[in-house]
Amino acid sequence: MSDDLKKGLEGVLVAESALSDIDGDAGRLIYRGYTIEDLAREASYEEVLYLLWHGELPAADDLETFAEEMAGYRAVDDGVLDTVEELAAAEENPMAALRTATSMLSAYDDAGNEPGDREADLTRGMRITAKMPTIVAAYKRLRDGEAPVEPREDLSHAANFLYMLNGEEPDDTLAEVFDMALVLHADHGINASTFAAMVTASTMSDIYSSVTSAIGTLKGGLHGGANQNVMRMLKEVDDSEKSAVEWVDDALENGRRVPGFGHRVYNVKDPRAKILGEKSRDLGEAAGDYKWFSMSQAIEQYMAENKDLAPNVDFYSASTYYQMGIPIDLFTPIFAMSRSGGWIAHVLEYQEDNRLIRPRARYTGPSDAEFVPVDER
Ligand SMILES: CC(=O)SCCNC(=O)CCNC(=O)[C@H](O)C(C)(C)COP(=O)(O)OP(=O)(O)OC[C@H]1O[C@@H](n2cnc3c(N)ncnc32)[C@H](O)[C@@H]1OP(=O)(O)O
Ligand SMILES: O=C([O-])CC(=O)C(=O)O
Repeated sequence: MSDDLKKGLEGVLVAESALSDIDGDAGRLIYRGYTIEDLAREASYEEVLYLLWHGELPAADDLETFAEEMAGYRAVDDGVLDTVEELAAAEENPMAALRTATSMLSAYDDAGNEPGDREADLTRGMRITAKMPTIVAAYKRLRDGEAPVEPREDLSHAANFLYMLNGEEPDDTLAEVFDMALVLHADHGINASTFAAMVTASTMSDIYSSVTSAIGTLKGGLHGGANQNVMRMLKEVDDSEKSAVEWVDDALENGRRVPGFGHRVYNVKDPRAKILGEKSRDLGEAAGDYKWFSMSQAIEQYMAENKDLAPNVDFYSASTYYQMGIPIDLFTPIFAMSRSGGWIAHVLEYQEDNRLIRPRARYTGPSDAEFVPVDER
């Protein structure tokens, strides 16, 4: 492979960005200069959205106005809910259902869908981010044979999602853990799904198309889909006769990858995995059952000692969400609900100085094939 071919675009700079930065050797992540630890501890998801979209932390009254406006956009039109019902009845994969329903939202947006107007795109972005949780919760309830729960405007973004999912208000601890998980997943440089959103936007397509591209990209097991795979692995270990270490050892022997480990940018433990690991432990402690946390810790230690690989964000979010009673196949839609903030921020930022994204491949096919008409082949 020649030096100019960057398989997987590793290390390639494609844009300037003031949104988030990762120091992969130090295990440090910042959003607009603020450390992820400070934001996880101090800021709500709504505050982080404001920070990403408007460039600074909001003053208290700006935050109130912003959160109120977003809460007002939570309801989803019946036409979209009818489709969600059909998708749930067909047992469509929830990420695919979210992709389809989010795409459909554009038909009902009275801000239209014309690209190139930053203010209109911000409104559309708020609407998309406000409505995605309503779609995910409605899908889950319809799949379970229950009626969707209408969103409430008096609850935070995080608490309202858990309320719509379960039909009852979450306690403060669960709402706080979920809000923190949304903060942790909101942005992460030019990851694959964000890049997909930017590629779509760079053609001067619309923001709904960008977010739809991104949802489809986040779905894969090498990216956001890993959080579901982590929990399926933990359950498989639990159902087996083997210890976690034996199970992982066998998996590696068979050439399998261990979900939730490794990262294109981090060479050390992902700072978000540290925070989520503590939450997973706390939830285990509250339930008087450390099973999932202990199993995860054993795998982490084994992977560090034998593969020199550390957990990424998906590793401990899995047992955190599971212990909150969230169905496994909703883990990735929840990631999408949060990352929509980053996708929209990057699209808006890139379009300030847009250039079509169009890389090239080194051609390896024949160059002088002689065409033979079909009836002579
Ligand atoms: C939100 C997110 O998207 S975070 C990532 C979520 N994805 C996962 O957790 C899936 C598991 N992880 C992986 O597949 C990878 O680590 C990725 C896709 C995240 C990063 O991949 P890349 O940067 O392309 O690294 P690459 O695939 O070249 O791996 C480097 C080496 O580490 C190994 N490796 C990387 N991750 C793992 C893993 N999870 N389990 C076992 N081995 C691994 C590879 O086999 C490779 O070894 P080799 O050089 O001997 O062939
Ligand atoms: O940055 C990446 O490559 C993957 C990602 O989205 C994340 O870790 O949050």
